[in-house]
Amino acid sequence: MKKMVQFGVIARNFSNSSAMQSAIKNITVIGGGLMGSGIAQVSAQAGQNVTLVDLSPEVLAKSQKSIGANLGRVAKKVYKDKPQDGEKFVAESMARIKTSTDPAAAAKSADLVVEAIVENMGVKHKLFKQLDAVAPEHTIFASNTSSLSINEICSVVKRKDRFGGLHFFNPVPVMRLLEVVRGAETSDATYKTMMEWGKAVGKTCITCKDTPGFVVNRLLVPYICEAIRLYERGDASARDIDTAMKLGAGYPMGPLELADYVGLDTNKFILDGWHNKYPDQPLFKPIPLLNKLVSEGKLGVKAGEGFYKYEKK
Ligand SMILES: CCCCCCCCCCCCCC(=O)CC(=O)SCCNC(=O)CCNC(=O)[C@H](O)C(C)(C)COP(=O)(O)OP(=O)(O)OC[C@H]1O[C@@H](n2cnc3c(N)ncnc32)[C@H](O)[C@@H]1OP(=O)(O)O
Ligand SMILES: NC(=O)C1=CN([C@@H]2O[C@H](COP(=O)(O)OP(=O)(O)OC[C@H]3O[C@@H](n4cnc5c(N)ncnc54)[C@H](O)[C@@H]3O)[C@@H](O)[C@H]2O)C=CC1
Repeated sequence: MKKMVQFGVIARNFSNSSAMQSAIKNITVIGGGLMGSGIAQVSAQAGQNVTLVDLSPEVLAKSQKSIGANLGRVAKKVYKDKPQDGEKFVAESMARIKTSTDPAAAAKSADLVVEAIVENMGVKHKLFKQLDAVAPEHTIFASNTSSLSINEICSVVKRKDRFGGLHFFNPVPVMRLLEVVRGAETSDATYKTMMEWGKAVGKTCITCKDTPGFVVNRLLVPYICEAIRLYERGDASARDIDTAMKLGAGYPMGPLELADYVGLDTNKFILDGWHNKYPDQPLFKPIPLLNKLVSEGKLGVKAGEGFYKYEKK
């Protein structure tokens, strides 16, 4: 049953992508980590020309490898009875993805830039300021931020009407939702193009205001924080907390598994940012155990250890 549901999701995403059209043809994704590689993949499999940018050539090499493997998983399902078509689909999608270590150069040919770099306002400001000076007039900028304000991120650019949030979910090729965030100055035309592009890459889009955590993370962050505090107090084991939420509430992953999957460094960036902004909100108070794990380099699945241990990829 589970397999059938997953297959349905992937197949539906893919066929939607092929059927929909978008005004956006050339997309630059900045940040080649967990999210950027997924965004590059779904864009390429929907027929877009993608430039994937990261400061690190090693990250780009790793991303290309994982995109190839994940396209293979999609092809296996969509082209179950036509393996040769599946191979062609993988090869053609991969051929649409170029890589670069130069964000400014990559933005010059983009209709849409999606930023998926570290969750830090200063670093995002520096990047967008640089891109705003070189990108064509018509280029739309979007951030995949989990928790930062779109209005605050776009405060450094001139093109505030051509700026919005495109918030994907992890793993991008599997999760069907896209939160489309309208900033205070996002124009109707930009909003419409972002919605159409989201559909073209196979996602179901919802519209969000620029409020902390938009919809999903406003609900998810307190839930994960409370799970960590429960564990930190010794009220239940990590395994029992995760089992409880999977079997008792029907979640596909428990909260601590999910925190490891998202990355504990990303979790910490989010929590610290919200705590600084809302110091009186007890839900966002720092969690000593989270700080300890991050300081020890135990960042979750990507580091081989977080709340649990994982085989390193
Ligand atoms: C810790 C401190 C807390 C501080 C507070 C901060 C809290 C922060 C929370 C939010 C942080 C920011 C996150 C964010 O902004 C938004 C998010 O993304 S939230 C995360 C949303 N994602 C989920 O909730 C994931 C839930 N999990 C699942 O849906 C499943 O477990 C999952 C699909 C990941 C894996 O399924 P599973 O059955 O367990 O494993 P399989 O490996 O068998 O996969 C199933 C199926 O799917 C295919 N597949 C998996 N990954 C990919 C991929 N990348 N590409 C293509 N296909 C993929 C796989 O092949 C399987 O297919 P089969 O046909 O069934 O073999
Ligand atoms: N991890 C998750 O589950 C989700 C994360 N997000 C958001 O997506 C963004 C990225 O998160 P992840 O992919 O998890 O992070 P990640 O750490 O996996 O990847 C970030 C990448 O950005 C690169 N980078 C940093 N500064 C750069 C710059 N100036 N130019 C080019 N590349 C740069 C890094 O080398 C790294 O490879 C964050 O804003 C995060 O909040 C959104 C949804 C889910």
